[in-house]
Amino acid sequence: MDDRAKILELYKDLRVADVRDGMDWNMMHHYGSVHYEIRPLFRTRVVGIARTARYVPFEESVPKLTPEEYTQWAKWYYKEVCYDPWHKSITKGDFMVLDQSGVDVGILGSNNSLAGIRDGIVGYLTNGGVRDTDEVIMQEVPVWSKFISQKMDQGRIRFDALDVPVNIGGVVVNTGDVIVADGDGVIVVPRKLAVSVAKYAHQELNNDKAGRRKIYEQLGWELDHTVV
Ligand SMILES: O=C([O-])CC(=O)C(=O)O
Ligand SMILES: [Mg+2]
Repeated sequence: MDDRAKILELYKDLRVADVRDGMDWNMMHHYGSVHYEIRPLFRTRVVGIARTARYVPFEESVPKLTPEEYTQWAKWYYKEVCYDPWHKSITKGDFMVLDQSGVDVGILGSNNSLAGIRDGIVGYLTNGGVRDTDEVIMQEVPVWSKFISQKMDQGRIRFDALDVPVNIGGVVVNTGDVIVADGDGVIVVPRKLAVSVAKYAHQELNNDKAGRRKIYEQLGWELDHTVV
């Protein structure tokens, strides 16, 4: 198993809260928790390896065009200005991390997010917006975002750089970091600490399971996968 597969295996049962504890046990109290305003579109849990991309505001103005001309211009814009180059080099298990520099657009939609899932992406994290959210939820594409936005990219945002450090909710994320996301939000683990953080995260998860198992038994509840 390569390092990446080993790490994904190590983290597969860990909750965000366990990983937070594992970070604390490694004296990383100051780092890792993405700001709580970044929330899941629907509750699910995903573990992946970060792949980062940065987008910045479009500096120019949109030319005055007829609707027909705009159709052509929009195509050109998607191809040359706000393209998603990461689509061409996805590794299975990638957690796509998009810095959209505060621009109010839905950088993720029902189409581009599903194409990434088809090619091996396990989840998306953005400090910006997602749109077409009814279909994104229906298609069960895991997204953690700051907001929902109705707006298209054209004339508003452009691609800038791939695999650069990005600031997502106050945490610097680098390609290769471990990302765990669930209903509690998102946590980022620097790759070099991944094994040690997982060790103490498992310690805390096991403590949690043992404690709750005892209470389940006192309550006469049937045991479930969260306590065994
Ligand atoms: O076009 C985009 O970048 C976002 C979108 O609406 C989609 O993929 O459906
Ligand atoms: Mg769309």
